[in-house]
Order: sequence, then C-alpha cells, then structure tokens
Amino acid sequence: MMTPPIRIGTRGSRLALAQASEVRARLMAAHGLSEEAFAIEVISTSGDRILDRPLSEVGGKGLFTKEIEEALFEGRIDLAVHSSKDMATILPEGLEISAFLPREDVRDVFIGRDVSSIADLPRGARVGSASLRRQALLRRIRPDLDLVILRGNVQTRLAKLRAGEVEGTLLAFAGLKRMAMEETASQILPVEDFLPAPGQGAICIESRVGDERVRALVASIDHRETGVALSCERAFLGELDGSCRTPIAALARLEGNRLRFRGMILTPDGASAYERTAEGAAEDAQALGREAARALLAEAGPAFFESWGEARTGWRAS
Ligand SMILES: NCc1[nH]cc(CCC(=O)O)c1CC(=O)O
Repeated sequence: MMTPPIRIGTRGSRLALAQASEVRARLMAAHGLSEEAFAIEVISTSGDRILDRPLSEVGGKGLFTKEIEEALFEGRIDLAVHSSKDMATILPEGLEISAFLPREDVRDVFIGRDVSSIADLPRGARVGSASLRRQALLRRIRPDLDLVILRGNVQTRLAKLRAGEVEGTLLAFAGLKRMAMEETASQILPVEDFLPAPGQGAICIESRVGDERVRALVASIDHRETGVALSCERAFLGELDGSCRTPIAALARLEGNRLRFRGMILTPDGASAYERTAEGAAEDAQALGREAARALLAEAGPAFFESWGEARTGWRAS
C-alpha cells in the first residue's frame, strides 16, 4: 500500500521554494526516501499579498506565517518551512519549532544599481528597504540617504532596483545564496556595522505538538548549534518586543560550548543606539538573551522607547 506523502507547507516565493526543497533534500538523504515521498504545498500569506505598506504597519512578523500555521494546525500540511527571521517569538498554541537547518551566512548585503558599495552612493541617493533595522543601521553611517520602503519578495525588489525606483537596496546574503544568486550582491556588509536580524539565515521547521511521526522524521536533520544560537536570539527579541515594528539586531554564535552574543536596539532614525555583548554556556542560551534585553531596556530608559511607538508612522512608499 502507498503511504501518503509528507506534506511540506511553504510560501511560493523563489526563496521559500528553495528553502522547502532544501528541507526535502535533507529529509530524503537522512531517511533514504525519494522525492515522491513528499508533496510541497504552496500557501499564499498576507505578507505576500499586501505589498503597498511597510510590514511594521500591517502587523509585523506573523504575516508571513499565519496562513501556513493555520494549514498546519488543521492538518492540511504535516510540517512548515520558514525563515526563522519571519517568525513571531510566541508560536500559536499547539505548534512548535521542531528543527533548524545549519545556518547560512548571517550577513546583509548591499546591492547597488550603478555603484558597488554604500560609500559610493551619491549624496541623497534613494535606497529602498522594508526593514526598520536596516534603515536605522544605514542612517547611522549615511544620514544623507533618502530611505524609502521597498516591499515584495527578493525578485520583486530586485526588479524595482533595475527599473530605477531606487539606487540601492539591502538584502540577506543567505537568501541570495540559497537561490544561487550570490553574484547579485555588490558588497557584503560586516556584522560589526550591520548586525543581522534575530534568526537571519536560519531555516526552521514547524510542526504540531504531539506529532511524534514528524518530530522523529525531522530530528535527524536538526542542527543543534543553530538551535542554541536561535533560542538566545529569540529570547532577546521576545523580551524586547517580538514584532517587526522595531529596529532590533542580534547575533549569537556558538564556539565550542561558549555562546557569544551581541544585541542592539536603535531608534528608527539611527541617531540613538544601545548595544550589549554577553557570553555564557550553551545551556544558558535563553537566559543570556533575556538578560541582555533587560539590561538594554534599563540602560536605554523609557524615552528611548517612545521613538519605537512612532516607528509605524512617517513612512513613504517607494
Ligand atoms: N521576509 C524577508 C526575508 N525573510 C528571510 C529572508 C532572507 C533569508 C534569511 O534570512 O534566512 C528575507 C529576505 C531578505 O531579508 O533579504
């Protein structure tokens, strides 16, 4: 008798499909299964459909995951593949992250239309990004730039760049690499200046709590080091906000059993920033992230966070 295929839920963008295929390939290799053992189910999310407003205005992170999580919860798919960066810090009841893939390059890249680096952009040049973090980090080093929202999936954004809507944009190197488009990057940005978003470059698998079949299936491809780093970054994010409405950056790396963490909060204009580094044992990953967040909250003070309340307004569509 034929066993029904394992249904993998994903968004339909080129990047999302590349990520789902990577998960499928790893599961095939780990369990000696053929491609026919899987079915990739494409699910359209609000984040894919609402393209004229910044994410921070329409409701932040859950937007790329909501419809997929509903399908998972209702049993229309068996597991979901996400970019960890797009996940809310609190998952819907009944769902859990059951595996992480080894993390890709965590860095941001700059893509210029006519120039090959941020420094080469002319004064006042128009640069597009939908990420408050990237905008704030960019403003710190180039306050003269004219920053506009650039929404849409990677292909859409690159098309807007080519069409001349903007002179440059910032993207995650991980996404370009997964799509075999790394030559698109003009400049790889160092994490010292461009601390990534929590979860950047990490693919995760979400499944139903109690679904032991799927849990056993994905356990074999889970990358522990990535999971430890992510639990630290997600604890940091969760303590601060957890939505997409605020410029928050964080990166944890496991070296041996030592976890090294750097976290940062910024005002949207980049004028004010607080950062913190911490180091600890892998077992204390969550506490490390949480404590770093609390320390930053105390240090920055209430006045700082008023700027976050205004972060949702004052945008201009590109
Ligand atoms: N919704 C945007 C998104 N979510 C994850 C990635 C990149 C891949 C990753 O960080 O794993 C991107 C595109 C980008 O920031 O360039």
